[in-house]
Amino acid sequence: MPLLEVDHVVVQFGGVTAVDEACFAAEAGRVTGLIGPNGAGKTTCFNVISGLQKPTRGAVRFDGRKVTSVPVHRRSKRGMGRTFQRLEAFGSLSVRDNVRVAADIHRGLLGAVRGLGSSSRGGVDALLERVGIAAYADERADSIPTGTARLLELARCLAGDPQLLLLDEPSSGLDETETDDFGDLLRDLAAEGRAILMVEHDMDLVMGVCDEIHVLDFGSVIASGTPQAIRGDAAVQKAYLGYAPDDEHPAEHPAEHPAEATRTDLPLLGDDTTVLPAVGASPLPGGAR
Ligand SMILES: Nc1ncnc2c1ncn2[C@@H]1O[C@H](COP(=O)(O)OP(=O)(O)OP(=O)(O)O)[C@@H](O)[C@H]1O
Repeated sequence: MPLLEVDHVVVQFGGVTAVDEACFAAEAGRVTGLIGPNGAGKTTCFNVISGLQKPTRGAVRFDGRKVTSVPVHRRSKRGMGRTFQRLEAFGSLSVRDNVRVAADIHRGLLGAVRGLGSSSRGGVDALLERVGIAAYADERADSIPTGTARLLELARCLAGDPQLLLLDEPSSGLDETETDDFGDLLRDLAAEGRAILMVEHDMDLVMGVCDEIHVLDFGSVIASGTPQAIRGDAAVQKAYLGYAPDDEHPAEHPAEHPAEATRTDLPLLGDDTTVLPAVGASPLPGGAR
């Protein structure tokens, strides 16, 4: 049984259907990618999973139990950890203290008073070391580079020792070497038995580390599979380009969805019509609409 199950979730904002009968899962011990063009509904799905957004319909199950109506903090207590696209750290605190506070919040006030848990300096420093930002331990969080701040977010999240890690664009701001190290870290975290669900626009990273990928388009899951399968999926290619590469006369096909008309300015990736790059090729652009 998957650790996380998203079951026919629908989210409507007025007349906008942001998530449309989405079904997907994330399993312990695996890195799962959630990708799709801008506005596809990825962040809304994360909000539903973590409890920030109540779905119009559908259910979220975590560790076999329905959590659709469970508040955010209780989901966190049960083992869900999340990082955000926007950075959440306390700017005036040091990097180390940010992680210490996150650990203390997770243990609860009583645990902190009794000195329970692992938010000792040694434990916090080990986390900083693990995510590769130990050199910044004494820096103020508002003075560190964006990529480092993303890793701080991850360290704060790991301070709660989550079973499920929800990572929203975790690699933005990281350089190539940092991204490679980050990919290795994700694999290690999954190997410990955690489930990782990641929204990410860097296709090299997604294709390189994910065991399984779910692709959202206009709120619906249009494909699920291994990186290999997703790379060759015609529906995925159409979602990103507006037409499938084997479509001989794309211009003759009117957009099936009004928003597709705005996708024609997507940059093509090289001279051929391969949409999803092979591992090692350039990152796929976010898929602007
Ligand atoms: N609070 C809201 N009120 C109204 N519409 C919203 C709200 N939040 C999201 N939407 C709309 O829902 C759709 C899905 O948005 P969402 O942010 O989930 O997509 P996304 O895939 O995360 O996009 P991106 O890659 O740009 O972050 C979009 O059309 C967006 O404009």
